[in-house]
Amino acid sequence: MSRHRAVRNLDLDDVLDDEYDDDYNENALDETELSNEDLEALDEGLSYVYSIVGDNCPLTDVEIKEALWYYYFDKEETINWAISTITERKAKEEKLKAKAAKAEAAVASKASKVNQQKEASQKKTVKPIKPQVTTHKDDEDVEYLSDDPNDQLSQDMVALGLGDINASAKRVAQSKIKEAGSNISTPNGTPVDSRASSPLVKIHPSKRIDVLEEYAKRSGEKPKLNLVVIGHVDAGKSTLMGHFLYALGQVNERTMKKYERDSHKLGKGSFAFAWVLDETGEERERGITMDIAMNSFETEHRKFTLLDAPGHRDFIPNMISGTAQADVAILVVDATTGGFESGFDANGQTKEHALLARSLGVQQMIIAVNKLDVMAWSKARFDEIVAKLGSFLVQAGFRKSNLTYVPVSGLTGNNLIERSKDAELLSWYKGPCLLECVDTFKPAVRLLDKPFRMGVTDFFKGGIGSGGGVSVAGPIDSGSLQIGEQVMVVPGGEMGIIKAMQVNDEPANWGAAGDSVLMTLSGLDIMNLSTGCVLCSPLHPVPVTSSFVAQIIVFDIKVPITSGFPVILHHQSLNEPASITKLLSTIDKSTGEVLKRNPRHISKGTTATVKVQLANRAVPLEMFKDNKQLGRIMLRKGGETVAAGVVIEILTYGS
Ligand SMILES: Nc1nc2c(ncn2[C@@H]2O[C@H](COP(=O)(O)OP(=O)(O)OP(=O)(O)O)[C@@H](O)[C@H]2O)c(=O)[nH]1
Repeated sequence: MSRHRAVRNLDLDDVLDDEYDDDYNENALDETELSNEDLEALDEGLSYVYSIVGDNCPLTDVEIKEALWYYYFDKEETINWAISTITERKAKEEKLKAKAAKAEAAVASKASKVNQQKEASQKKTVKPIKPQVTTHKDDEDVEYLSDDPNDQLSQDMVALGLGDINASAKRVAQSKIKEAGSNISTPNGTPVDSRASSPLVKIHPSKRIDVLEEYAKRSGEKPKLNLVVIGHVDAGKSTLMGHFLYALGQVNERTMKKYERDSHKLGKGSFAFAWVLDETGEERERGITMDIAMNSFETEHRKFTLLDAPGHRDFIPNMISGTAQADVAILVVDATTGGFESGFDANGQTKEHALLARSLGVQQMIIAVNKLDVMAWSKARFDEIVAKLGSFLVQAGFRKSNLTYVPVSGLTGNNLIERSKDAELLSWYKGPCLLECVDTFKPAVRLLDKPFRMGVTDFFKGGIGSGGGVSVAGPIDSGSLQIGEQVMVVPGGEMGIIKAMQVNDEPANWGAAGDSVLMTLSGLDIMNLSTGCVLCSPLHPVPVTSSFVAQIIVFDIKVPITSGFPVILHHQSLNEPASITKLLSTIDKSTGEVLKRNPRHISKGTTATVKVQLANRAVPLEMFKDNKQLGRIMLRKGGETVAAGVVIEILTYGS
């Protein structure tokens, strides 16, 4: 059972969001598991809260108790939470009331107009208008305007504040969008690029897929998770996962024999399993992973896309781009004498990878304590690593209950897909093997209700199979899409129409948040694509900005940050030169209160709001409150991660 609750201010808990737990009642407060002392504290806290906020407060006992539990029975914290929650709810209610009143007024005025028209039509006879019919060669390229009330265009129009409209009015509305161009704003005030006004390619209702319905059908299937494998260089990540995939039957005997033979010839026999994932000649010759390697596997209850990240510090940008796509992680640590220590010290990547993963939204992690075969399966060594790493990971923002430690050997295969039969290990470890741990990761909550966004991780000329067009790969961060729909490339605003798709390597007609997609687009020039650009819904484009305010957590840096501090901004697969141009405030990370305005410098461990200015060009990113996936940033300098954070305000809009 863990303590959690919606948090008022944007603090560390927001930055390191609680997206899984919202859907997980198993983590909620369960009073049957509490001690008498805790129950007493809960009751006392409840009475205290009511004595302050009054008996008529709109919060339920359960909510207040959960807040008390979350704040470790801290009454003042709970009162603060209660007051801000009540205020928020009241504001929401007022907003809804105002909206309802507006809608009522609109209905009344519409009714009076209809009456006036009726009266007028009774006075004169109207000549029937012959409908205009346009024929098109390619049905899929037709700008189709349907009467279907569930039609996406209707929904998009509503979202644009143009109200719901019937089929004939849609043409008018479309031309309105065209005329209005960049004057139109999305509900959150983000200007819509005028190029978004190009007519949408619509799909005939008979061909349109109800993605939400299809997605709901998936709930009977195994949940899909993106799993990243991280850790210090040579910790054994590729060997561990290569052996794991082989043991699961993902690599056939002949291929494995070939890897063994060929790696021996190169004098790198111990890397045979790593070759399952390290596929390029350079990676195999050097014996290091350089780029993210992707694979997939299934367990009894889950389907995984595996992302094997490079451990070497030179390739951290690739590690960040892979981890930005991940829901869960395996952190591999080398248990050998000196091996763990070199990964765990200030220059090692064990700590840096763990911090980056947490800052990029990973909440659940398995820690594979690897190479224990070299340490004769020593319990003392395992315990020592768990103790040292455990306290660091909790400080880094991981919940203890979301961390699982498992002793393994990637080389011998011990405790990977079957519980160990090794007497030395069995004498003290009776827990699950790696496969069992992986199978119990909680499913991720997907941003299905948000507009479509997909960060481009790869692209090439030519279509899936043999057709023409341009193919684009990446993970869907939010929303959904289907064949026949139009997508916009940001920055640039170019449009493309989806002609073919693969989801997780299988042919598909639609994809949704959490899916890894490869799609072929027509009508798009490959010159307009780059790794790190974002595909989005043309009616809800991603903001493009060269300046924004971020709330950051400063990592373990030697020199404090001052204004003008140059950095490399990492956002999904993008990395761009930028600088921290203004230090706005330092913040108390537990209360969210401003500690100091306009500080002269910020040092390690500080939470602060800063203004970031891109050096060369505007980039697509979103505010964290609008899209958690696209609202996270990393700041690095001289090969070190300086800070991680979230975008809280976009200052300029570019294209
Ligand atoms: N004895 C022993 N050696 C291992 C084990 N796992 C990996 N190794 C060895 O450690 C070396 C590095 O393994 P890799 O799998 O390439 O390590 P990595 O973490 O993927 O390396 P990078 O991706 O380059 O960071 C290889 O020589 C492996 O054979 C293990 O469990 N026991």
